This record gives sequence, structure tokens and C-alpha cells, in this order.
Amino acid sequence: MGEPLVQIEHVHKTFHKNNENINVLKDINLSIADGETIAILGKSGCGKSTLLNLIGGFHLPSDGQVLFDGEKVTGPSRRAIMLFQHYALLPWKTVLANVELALEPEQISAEKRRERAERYLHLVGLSNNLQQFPSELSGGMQQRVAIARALATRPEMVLMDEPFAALDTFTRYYLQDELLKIQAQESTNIVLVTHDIDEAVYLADRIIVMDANPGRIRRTVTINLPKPRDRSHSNFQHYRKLILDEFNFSRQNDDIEYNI
Ligand SMILES: Nc1ncnc2c1ncn2[C@@H]1O[C@H](COP(=O)(O)OP(=O)(O)OP(=O)(O)O)[C@@H](O)[C@H]1O
Repeated sequence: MGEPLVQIEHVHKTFHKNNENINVLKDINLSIADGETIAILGKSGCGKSTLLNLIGGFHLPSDGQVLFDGEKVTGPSRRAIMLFQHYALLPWKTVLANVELALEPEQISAEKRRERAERYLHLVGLSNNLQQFPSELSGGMQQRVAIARALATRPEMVLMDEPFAALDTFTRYYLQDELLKIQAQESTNIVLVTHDIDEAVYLADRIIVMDANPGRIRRTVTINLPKPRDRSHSNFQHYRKLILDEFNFSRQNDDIEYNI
């Protein structure tokens, strides 16, 4: 791992709503190394998406600062892009045109744009679906288009907000494997917000466990297992249990809001 790509330093975030200040994040400190995959886990409302938005420059800190590659983040940039649970594809455009559209801001010829879009759609296994419309594809395929569209812009970091939450278990497993393969090939950094402990242990180098009210980092857990990981191996179960224990999952009266 190299120098930190992202440095979050004493970040606080307060939202103002109905004449009230809501302290959403309190004193967040986190360094993310180049090449590292981070998963953020925590109860609903603890500020996971807010933290992701701060890294991407979609929100700005109320106090403290976020540095990306040593420079203060002051707004969104094409170096860090967001991938959502809902694929946000344009229904009236073909698969290919959806990916090409994301490349329009780049100063490249239409031919190069097409080549690049085709290459990334090939990477996610959709070479035979270029001329189809989103409504003709399954949810998993639509999310693959969204992944291709995100990667085609060649960001240094992809910020993922529960990217596979809307998919069935098998499609989710399949896409998690695809993501690992693509990441190995493209060296894209990933920060992933998830409610799924298995997904976090499967994909992440480090898991950030957050507490709520106000949102803060409770613990970071480094997953020292080579990838791809074996979900049924005792080492995998060890980390899974460690995270479950973090949330006192075994206690009867806790109000747990996770999809395991
Ligand atoms: N733009 C906003 N204005 C006011 N309050 C906001 C805004 N964005 C988020 N919040 C509040 O900040 C808190 C944290 O929200 P956030 O979406 O970051 O949590 P989360 O951990 O991602 O939740 P979930 O797991 O349910 O998606 C919530 O109480 C939310 O209502």
C-alpha cells in the first residue's frame, strides 16, 4: 500500500433542518491508502452515506477537512465517482449509449468513446447486449451497465452506496466476484457502504464500524485474508463473528437493523 489517497481529518458534519442543528458526524479521522478497499458498516442513520458524500465532494465538512491525493476536496470531481443501489440508467438509451454518454465530457473522438464504452461493457460481460435497452435487462445486468459506466470514466476511486442491495443473493455473489476481478485489472480504489456483513468481509481490506448519534468511527477491522476469499472457511467466519459481536448481535434485546 502506498501513500494515503484519502485523508479525513477531524471531520464534523452538521445538517440544519427545521431550525435545528443535527450533528451527523463527529470527529471522523481516517486514512485510505491507494489500492485499499474500505467497507463502511453501521446502523441505519449513523452517517455512512454522508461520509461517502464527503469523500466524493458532494457534501463539505462543517469542520475539519478531506484531502484527496493531498488536495483539499472542495466539490465533486471525476477522480471519485458514486455508484448507487439504483442504477440510474437512461431508459430511452441503449446499453452502449448509456456508457458513451458518461464519456461525453472527455475530449475524445466519437470513435474512441465507442471503443472505450465497448471495452468496459466487455469487462462486465455485456458484449452481447450493447444495443439492448435497460428495461430488457435483469437487475444484475443493469447494475453491470452502471459499473461499466462508472469505470469507463477511469476514476481513481469508486464510491459505492449499497450497490448490490437490490439484487438477489446469487447475483450479488456473482457481481462481488466480478468486481474483485475488475478491480485487480483496473486498480480502482473502492469505498463501499453496505448493510451486508458478508459483503464487507468478502470485499474489504478494512472494515470501518460506525456508531450512531452522532456518527463516529467505533472500530476499524483489518481483514487479513487473501482474495478471492472462501465464505465457508473458518477464517472468514472468524471475521464475520468478530463484526457480529461488534454489534452485540447475540444479545436478545438489541434492536438490530442488518440484513445478514
Ligand atoms: N441533506 C440532509 N439534510 C438534513 N439531514 C440529513 C441530510 N442528509 C442526511 N441527513 C441526516 O443525517 C443522518 C445520517 O444520514 P445518512 O444517510 O448518512 O445515514 P446512513 O448511515 O447512510 O443511513 P442508511 O443506512 O439508512 O442509508 C440521518 O439522520 C439523516 O436524516
